Amino acid sequence: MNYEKYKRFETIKLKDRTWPDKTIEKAPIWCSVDLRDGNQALITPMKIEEKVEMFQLLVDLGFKEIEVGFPSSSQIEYDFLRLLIEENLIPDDVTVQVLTQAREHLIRKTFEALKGLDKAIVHVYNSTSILQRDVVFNKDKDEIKQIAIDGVQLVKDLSKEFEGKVILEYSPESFTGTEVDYAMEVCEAVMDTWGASKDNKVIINLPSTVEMDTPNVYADQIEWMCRNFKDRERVIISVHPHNDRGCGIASTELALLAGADRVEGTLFGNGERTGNVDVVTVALNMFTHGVDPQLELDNINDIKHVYEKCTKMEIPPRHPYVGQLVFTAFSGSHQDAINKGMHALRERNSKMWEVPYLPIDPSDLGRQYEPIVRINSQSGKGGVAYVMESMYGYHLPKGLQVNFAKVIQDISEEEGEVSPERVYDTFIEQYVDIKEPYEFIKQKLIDISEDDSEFERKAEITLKDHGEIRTIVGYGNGPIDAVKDAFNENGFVYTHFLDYSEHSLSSGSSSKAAAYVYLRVKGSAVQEYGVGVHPNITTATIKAIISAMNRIHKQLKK
Ligand SMILES: CC(=O)SCCNC(=O)CCNC(=O)[C@H](O)C(C)(C)COP(=O)(O)OP(=O)(O)OC[C@H]1O[C@@H](n2cnc3c(N)ncnc32)[C@H](O)[C@@H]1OP(=O)(O)O
Ligand SMILES: CC(C)C(=O)C(=O)O
Repeated sequence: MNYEKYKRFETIKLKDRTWPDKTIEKAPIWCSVDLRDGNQALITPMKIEEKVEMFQLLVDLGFKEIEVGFPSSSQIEYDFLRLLIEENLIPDDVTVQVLTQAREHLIRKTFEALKGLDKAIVHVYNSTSILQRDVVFNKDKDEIKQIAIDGVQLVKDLSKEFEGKVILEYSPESFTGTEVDYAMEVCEAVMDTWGASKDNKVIINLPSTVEMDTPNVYADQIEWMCRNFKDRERVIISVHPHNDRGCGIASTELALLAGADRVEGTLFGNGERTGNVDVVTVALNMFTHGVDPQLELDNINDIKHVYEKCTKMEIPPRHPYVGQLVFTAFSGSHQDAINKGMHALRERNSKMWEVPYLPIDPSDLGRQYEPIVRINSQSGKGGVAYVMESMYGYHLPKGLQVNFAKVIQDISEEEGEVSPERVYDTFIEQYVDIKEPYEFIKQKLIDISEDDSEFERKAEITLKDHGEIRTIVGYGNGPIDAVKDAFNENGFVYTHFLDYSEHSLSSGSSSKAAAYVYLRVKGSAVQEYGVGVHPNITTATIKAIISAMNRIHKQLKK
């Protein structure tokens, strides 16, 4: 690849930069440009009804500044703004923003479209970069500055006739390719022309129209600008990052550290080429650091739905926070750690969210815990245990988790992802109440202790043994002992208990018990788990023993 055809970007010399030591402490002023930059980049731009739906979504999410389009560019853009005004769809606490090039006929048309509004942000831009000055405009620095001054002067003149309040926003478009001192010269000229002051601030938007370098370089440019305005009080510094190098979010965050007050971006990063900055991710990154993002993002699936419907774009499955797979762990060690983290959270009753591999609680976004763990051939015991416990209420003992995970892994190696239903069905089929060649029919436990000091039980178990019904009897100093004795003393293969546990499966009077036994054949390495489920715990245990015996029988036949 001929890398020599590209040249290094010229960085600015800012030796005493302060942004690396800062942290983001509060949300910026958000401005959505979904209906302008986002819309202008769509294969099929939004129709009026889609624009209205998107506008309403943005209002519901809490955006107080919304760029609604470029009304002088086309009839649909114009009509949409008129509809918002005439149908009274703009809430009092929301300011709409309109974009225009610094050209007389476009500015005049923009003001026509604004009629009837009590306030608006008029956003004027012209390109200032070295490259665009040369190849697009073929003008020198003074001539380019003059385009900005003339445009702003006209906005000022028309504002005087306008019945509402106009807030000026100016963008030296292609700022990242502009020398900072020249960008400053143009911005200062704009503000002087406007008569900017502390009480009449101008929004100076410093776009990364094309992302040209690493985010630290953009941060340096923003810090340089913040420091060098003649009067920082008369300016609101806005950033408008794009994502050409895939660093739009990082650039925005560093620009905020560098002193920006305001961020223009779109939901999920729609926009020209690789998109604008994704404001949802920037906001949720703040949220996960305990900073109020000042946007209502607690129903992210609904936001995704409206976004996809209006833009006809699809959000990829790995997109931060909203992607279909981002609260899903396939690999065993992740599943195990999530499982343990969720347990610890519940047990400790902690208010602080701390779960390995999950930087945010999915329920804060209206998403769910259930799909966190999905099972494929990379999954281990943790994931299988999580599915069985969280979805079906079975607390598998550790050894059984290992044993069962192997069964599931064999299936997933053949078939790919294994659904929770398939995990459950396999568990029942492999371990629970296995009926061949022994099938439980009924049981009676009799207390045969002669006085208080002795505790003896007699177990009578009726079962089908290779199709024949028989009743076996055993004795012990507890129910499980007596049951075990009945099997060991009546010609069945002789076993020892390696493990036993039980728990109730659901609360309330109709609850069932699950019993887990782990038996080892005397004098042999054969050992098997069995599980029994029944409202009566003793019956559940007997069924578990019979399941294990059946599994042992199968092993010994091999
Ligand atoms: C980075 C961004 O996203 S900026 C926003 C971009 N969005 C859009 O452009 C979408 C909507 N735009 C449009 O539909 C059209 O561009 C219109 C209707 C606004 C204008 O259409 P046209 O005048 O036919 O074309 P165009 O925008 O290419 O303008 C070209 C002329 O305007 C000049 N021009 C371009 N931008 C600006 C500007 N911001 N300020 C002043 N002059 C400008 C060009 O130098 C060129 O001049 P020339 O004809 O003397 O060479
Ligand atoms: C008009 C400006 C702000 C713009 O869209 C850009 O530079 O990307």
